[in-house]
Amino acid sequence: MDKIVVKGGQTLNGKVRVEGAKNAVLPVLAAALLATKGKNVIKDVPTLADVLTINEVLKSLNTEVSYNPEKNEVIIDSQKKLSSEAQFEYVRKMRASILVMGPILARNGFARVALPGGCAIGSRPIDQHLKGFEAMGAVISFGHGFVEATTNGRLKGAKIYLDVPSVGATENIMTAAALADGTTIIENAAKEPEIVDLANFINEMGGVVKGAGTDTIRIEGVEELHGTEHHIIPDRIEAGTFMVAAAITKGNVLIENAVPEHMTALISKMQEMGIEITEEEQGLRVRSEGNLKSVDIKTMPHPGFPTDMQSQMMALMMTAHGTGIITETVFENRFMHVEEFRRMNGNMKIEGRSVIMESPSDLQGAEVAATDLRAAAALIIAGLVAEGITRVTELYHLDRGYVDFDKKLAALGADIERIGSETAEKKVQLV
Ligand SMILES: CC(=O)N[C@H]1[C@@H](OP(=O)(O)OP(=O)(O)OC[C@H]2O[C@@H](n3ccc(=O)[nH]c3=O)[C@H](O)[C@@H]2O)O[C@H](CO)[C@@H](O)[C@@H]1O
Ligand SMILES: C=C(OP(=O)(O)O)C(=O)O
Repeated sequence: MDKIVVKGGQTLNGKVRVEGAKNAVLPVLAAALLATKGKNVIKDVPTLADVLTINEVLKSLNTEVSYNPEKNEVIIDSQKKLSSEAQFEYVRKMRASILVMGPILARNGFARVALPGGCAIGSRPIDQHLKGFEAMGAVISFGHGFVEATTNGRLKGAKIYLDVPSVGATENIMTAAALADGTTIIENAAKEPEIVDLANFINEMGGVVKGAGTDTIRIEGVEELHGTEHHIIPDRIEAGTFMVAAAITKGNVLIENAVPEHMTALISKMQEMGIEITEEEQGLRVRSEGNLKSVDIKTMPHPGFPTDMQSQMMALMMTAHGTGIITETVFENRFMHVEEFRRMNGNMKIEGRSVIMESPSDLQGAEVAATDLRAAAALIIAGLVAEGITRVTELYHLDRGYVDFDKKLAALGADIERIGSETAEKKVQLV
């Protein structure tokens, strides 16, 4: 089992470049299935485990996928008849595999996808995805761990109000509606930048999507979509993670490629804590000096504070001064990292959907386990300032969403190393 070993106490300085966004590339690669003429060329694809997984899903559906990690490029040829079934082995590994359901249903009139079930951050139902397909004329059924959707002929455009502004449901409905007969209107749609990226991609393929980025999205169905070339937007969560890493070490780091408009809530919270954030031509500069102030944070759908930055901010808040409250409203159980922070002497308690923090904590290095992908990054970040050595395991979570996280931190000056199982114990003794 791989471990990341980090010794606290180094200040981060320099610059780091943000990759293409995981949460944009996954829906875009799934949506590439919609093209029946020509190939899709997707650029700025990050070399993540989740990208390998979605590529495997696409291949299993009878598409040709050629992946060039050196060029950060994936080429997809989905012109042959698609198969209709996404297997449990993929959906289990990565929940976003459910995003192939809309495209398959739109093209084949039938889709069968393994039920995703719960995961490390709580129960994640897909009722809003299915409600959308049903409104467009699909019949939904369940059996043997699968969900099936069937239509008689083309899906029909419909008006759909989402009970929650679900990112995945908005994406699945957008792709299904792209080839439907007539116009679909999604109300209370998710407004994340990744939704806008997906809408742009569908439009580049010849589709007609308007209003993405607002809470009403209008999709006029077309008969056919064609391959195109598309660049993935920068990863605002990776950018935010490095911003927090810079701030916690009292460093001075330029986050190249970060898009400030995608990160307003995070930037203003970090400024409220006393961190200096300035826009430069190449990205965002983060500088931190002196004592940080504790703040209150509540996660919300975009443009609110992102749940995917909650655990990293919790790490930062452990070094601030005063009482702070972090409230998670997006996922029902995204506090698994609290126990791990406590192993590092983090002073906090869970009360319902909130964590009350009395800071600063006297952070101490410890053996900790990543509980989800953002928690993995957050524990490493806490390790950057903890006294002594922190060892983080369960790194398969980290690899889902971060490219070379340890190497990028090391290049900024962190004392960090990733070691494989066979040499792990030996090397740890040397650190
Ligand atoms: C691959 C990807 O893009 N993942 C992101 C996406 O996940 P994902 O698309 O799964 O997240 P959703 O926006 O769908 O989920 C938000 C909330 O809505 C609930 N819900 C969702 C669908 C549904 O049919 N019914 C329902 O009740 C969920 O349980 C959750 O409480 O958005 C999340 C919220 O910003 C992020 O944390 C994830 O990183
Ligand atoms: C929760 C996340 O991703 P996913 O929806 O892919 O599990 C995340 O990126 O933090």
